[in-house]
Formats: sequence, C-alpha cells, structure tokens
Amino acid sequence: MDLKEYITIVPDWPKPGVEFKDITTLMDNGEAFKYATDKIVEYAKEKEIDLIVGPEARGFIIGCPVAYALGLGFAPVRKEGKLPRETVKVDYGLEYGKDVLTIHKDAVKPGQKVLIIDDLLATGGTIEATIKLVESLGGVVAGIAFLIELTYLEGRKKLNKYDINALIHY
Ligand SMILES: O=P(O)(O)OC[C@H]1O[C@H](OP(=O)(O)OP(=O)(O)O)[C@H](O)[C@@H]1O
Ligand SMILES: Nc1ncnc2[nH]cnc12
Repeated sequence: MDLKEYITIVPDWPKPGVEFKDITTLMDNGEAFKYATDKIVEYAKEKEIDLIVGPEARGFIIGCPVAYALGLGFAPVRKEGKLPRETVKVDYGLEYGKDVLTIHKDAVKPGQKVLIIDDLLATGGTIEATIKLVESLGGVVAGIAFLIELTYLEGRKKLNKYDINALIHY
C-alpha cells in the first residue's frame, strides 16, 4: 500500500511557506490506518521495548494503537499546564513556533526501554525535547517511529544518536 496517497498536502498552513501534511485523510481510512499501525508495530517488536511515549496530540493518535497492539503502556508528553501531577519540563522549537513540553515525573521508570512515536518529523524540535524528558527520568530511548519524515528539514541531524524509522518521506 502506498501510504503517501492518503496524506493531503495543504499549502501555506498554519503559516505562509509551510506545506502542511494532513494525516486525517489517512486516519479516516480504516485500511490505511491499520496498515500504518501494523508497520510501526513490526518495528516496535524488533526493539523489545517496555513503554511507548508520544507527544501531544498527533503522537497520541499514532502511538496509542501501537501500545494497544503490543499490550504496552503509553505515557503522554503534553504541552505545559495539561498534566495534573508533578512534571518535568523542557522548552522547544518546532517548524512553526515554540512551546514547552512536560511529562509526569513517574511516567518512565529508570532503565525502561522506550519507543517514542509521533506522526511527523519536521525540524526535530518536538522529538529532541521528548528525548530529553525521557532521559531525564532515566529512560533509555530504544527507537523513534514516525508516520512521516520531512527529510528537507533535516530533523534527523538532531537525532543522529538514535534509531529512527519513518513510513513516508518527503
Ligand atoms: O519536528 P518539529 O519541527 O518539532 O515538528 C513536528 C511536530 O509538530 C506537530 O505537532 P504540533 O506541535 O503542531 O502539535 P499537534 O500534534 O497538537 O497538532 C507534529 O505532530 C509533530 O509533533
Ligand atoms: N509541515 C508540517 N505538516 C504537518 N505537521 C507538521 N508539524 C510540523 N511541521 C509540519
């Protein structure tokens, strides 16, 4: 299946010059969504992980079905002010802005092997921040999986210590 056929390109959104890759047209097709999820599950099985971590909000959409399929837990990384208990936090920049990401202090146990999942790698700011959060709690990042990688933004350069898997490339 060519998953690229299910992604819709939206020019100049949310800002002029950004070519937005809309995944909702993949998500609302059951066959394509299942195919993409199964591919990430295959990758996750090779990594023998203990936990999946994904950033708000599209990381939840892609990460949670993978966690369910493997019978693993999912720990959410959220923007500041959303998680109710004690958190650690980190500032980060992304393709079209900057923000603060947080995770609950007890979400990752020291030594746990973590797979980070998000929908899309752009500049890599979101994932770099997510890695910092996981590692600050003693987690070991065993791999990072995306549906889409925007190779032209070279986010991978920020992540060269890590094993990265993406299903669709632009
Ligand atoms: O590699 P980067 O330059 O950091 O960009 C990629 C991130 O940007 C988007 O999330 P966004 O912050 O727009 O949040 P959303 O998932 O809640 O829409 C996307 O889902 C990735 O998480
Ligand atoms: N170009 C893009 N399309 C969709 N999501 C994004 N997140 C960051 N850059 C993006």
